[in-house]
Parts: sequence; structure tokens; C-alpha cells
Amino acid sequence: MTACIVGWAHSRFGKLEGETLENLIVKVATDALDHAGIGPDEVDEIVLGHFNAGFSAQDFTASLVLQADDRLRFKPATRVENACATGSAAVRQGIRAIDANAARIVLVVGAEQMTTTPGPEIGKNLLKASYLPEDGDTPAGFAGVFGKIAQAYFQRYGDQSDALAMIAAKNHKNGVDNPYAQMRKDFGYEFCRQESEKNPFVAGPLKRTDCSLVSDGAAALVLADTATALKMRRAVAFRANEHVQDFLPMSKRDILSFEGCEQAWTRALKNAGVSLDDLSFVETHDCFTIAELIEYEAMGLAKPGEGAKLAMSGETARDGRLPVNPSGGLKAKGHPIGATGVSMHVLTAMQLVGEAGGIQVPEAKLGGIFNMGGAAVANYVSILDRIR
Ligand SMILES: CC(=O)SCCNC(=O)CCNC(=O)[C@H](O)C(C)(C)COP(=O)(O)OP(=O)(O)OC[C@H]1O[C@@H](n2cnc3c(N)ncnc32)[C@H](O)[C@@H]1OP(=O)(O)O
Repeated sequence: MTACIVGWAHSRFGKLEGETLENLIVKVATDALDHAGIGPDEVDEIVLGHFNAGFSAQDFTASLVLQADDRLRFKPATRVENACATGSAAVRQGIRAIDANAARIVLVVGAEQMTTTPGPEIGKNLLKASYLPEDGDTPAGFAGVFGKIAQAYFQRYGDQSDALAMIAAKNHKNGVDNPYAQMRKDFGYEFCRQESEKNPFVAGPLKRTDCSLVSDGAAALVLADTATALKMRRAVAFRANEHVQDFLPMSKRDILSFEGCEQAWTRALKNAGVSLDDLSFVETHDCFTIAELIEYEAMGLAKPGEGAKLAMSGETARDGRLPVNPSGGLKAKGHPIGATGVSMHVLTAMQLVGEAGGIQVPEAKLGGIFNMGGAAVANYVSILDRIR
């Protein structure tokens, strides 16, 4: 694998009043090129990750990146989509262009503007990433889908509400120190555990603090081949990048195993020639706290049914044995669908070059990323390593 990350940019995530999708895209595209020290004329290919599915009237968005600079005119530009893993799908498209020697420099952008959509429509738009014959009328949108998963998990392994609250509290605490995060509030374990007026049940056993946020935001990366990257200011290499797509209907699989996630991690660790013990931290897809818990098991950090034990142990806290979501995750940082996967790569690269500020994991050397579309349908794992 020859692709490296050589520059990046990240907008603040949140309800960004007065912002437009175009502005968000243009700003991060411009800032990422500046950060890399690359002129727009040097870009060989542009990939935009954008989910949309009804959030924005503006579709056909790949060309919005060209608004960043006239010198991007006539470059190939394509939009990709793979539900909540759309950002990682864009990153992978860029890697593949470089690996195929079809491009030397690729500009990857991920963006979404969700908060301008009225409340009930948000859930409906998100549900378009589920299997409609089964889940089309699920109340509470995607929270309803993961509420059912949580219920089934509790039936098989017992009530894990305390562990879910622990995960929520951990990620909210981490988010406090992330300047890009939408919610920078340390709610504490007790608040996340107790149902209250401010923390009501949303779907099944999931409370509000078990859900990721509805967000606007964008992030961008500049990718380069290794030879080019080694001449630049920073170079973070992909030791591995894997994509595993599973069946969409949950009825065709054991939904409590996240087998696509497991496959993607197994392949990535093998191809990188490392084990989980070698990782300094992981950014994982906590769209709902139950997802992070099942991901502990799928990636091999805990045995099936024992994710809760790991969550309660504190080993995944920022000062634990393997910090998980030091950025605050989707839970606190926010989850603007098309931007999320790109954001995970940006924040991991920042950690590896020691530029992560308040969320810095000391002496971070190797970072793992898991980004997921649907209920473990689109599964992307990257393992990143600083080489310069
Ligand atoms: C594979 C995948 O990635 S699927 C994931 C796709 N994404 C989603 O499904 C998004 C899930 N999240 C949601 O739908 C929403 O955040 C909900 C339903 C949990 C909450 O939304 P609402 O009930 O409409 O909350 P609303 O926006 O009115 O805010 C009410 C309060 O709760 C807070 N709040 C809203 N969402 C959250 C959240 N997820 N976590 C913590 N607090 C929240 C707000 O800041 C506000 O606080 P305040 O009263 O102090 O100002």
C-alpha cells in the first residue's frame, strides 16, 4: 500500500448556523491543501464523501470542491456514498487511485449538513440506510434500529445499561478537550445511567446519551504516494485499509456479532502485520453506545458477551490500556454522516504526528479506525502509522 496522508483540515462539528454545504466543502478543501503545502494544480483527483439522502436540496455535489480554486477545473471529481461510512469510502477511493498509479495526489473531502432538516425528517432520511422492507417504519429512525439490537443483546447476555452509560460518559468526557466537538460537556456516569427529563429513553433501552448527535460539518485529507509524501512536511502511512460489505437485511445475519466488522479488523491487522496490542488508540464508530460495545467484541478486544466487562474496566478510557475514541467519538464530536470517516482519519493522523492538542494520546505510534455504514453493513478499517 503506497498511499499516505500528508495534510488535513477539519471544521467544527455542530449546528452551524448560517453555514452552507458549499462553504463547508470549500473551506476544508482549501485548508487541507494549505496544510499539506500542495498547490491546487498538483491535485490529480478529487473524491467527495456526501450522503445526502434528502438532507440537502443540492445534489450532484462533487463539483462543489472545484469552487475552492479555479485551478481545480478539469480535474476528475467524483462523489461516493456508503451510508454512515461514506467518508471512509471516499478515503478508500483515493487510496485506490494512488495504489493503481492513476494519481499521485488526491484531495478527499467529506461533508454533510443535517441540522437544517426538520426533526422528524432527519430520522426518515437516516433510515434510507437501512433495509426498507424490514426497517422502513421503525419509530425513532436509526435509534429504533439500534434500540432493537440493544434489546436483543440484553436478551442474550443480560442488561448492560451500566456499561452503555460508561461508554457514553467516557466519550462525552473525551469530547470536552476536542475543539472540533459539537458537545463539550462532561455529563458524568450517573447522568448517563439514569433516565431523566434531560436524558429520556429514545428507543428500547437506549437513552438520549446513548445516541450520536445530529450534526453539520466537514473534513478533508490530502493523500500522496509514499515517494512524494516522504518529501513533505508530514507523512502518515496506511499500514492497512480494508473494506468489507455485508448483507443489508439484518434477518440474514447474527446482528449481535458484527461479522463484517470482525472480518475487516482481521484482514487489516493481518495485512499490517500487527496485533491489537500494538495499537496506541482506536477511533471506532459509536453511532450508538451499543455499537461501540459490540465492536469491542468484533475487533477481538473482548469475548462475545464480555464487551460490558471491558467497558466497565476503564481500559478503553483515554488513560487506559487502549484508549477508544479519545476524540469523543460520534457521541460527543458529532456525526455529520459524509464527514465522519474523513474526520476519523484526520484526528488519527493528528494524534500520530503529535498535533492533537488536548486530546493527544501520549506517544501515539499506531492508530486504528473503524467506520461503519448501517448496522455493520459497510465496514472500513484503517491502520495508520507515522513515517515522517
Ligand atoms: C450507522 C450509523 O451511524 S446510524 C446513526 C445515524 N445518526 C443518528 O441516528 C442520529 C441519532 N441521534 C438523534 O436522532 C438525536 O440526537 C436524538 C433523537 C437522540 C435526540 O434528539 P432530540 O430529542 O430531537 O433532541 P433535541 O435536538 O431537541 O435536543 C434536546 C436536548 O438534548 C441534547 N441532545 C440532543 N441530542 C443529544 C445526544 N445525542 N446526546 C446527548 N444530548 C443530546 C441537546 O443538546 C438539547 O440539550 P439542551 O436542552 O440542554 O439544549
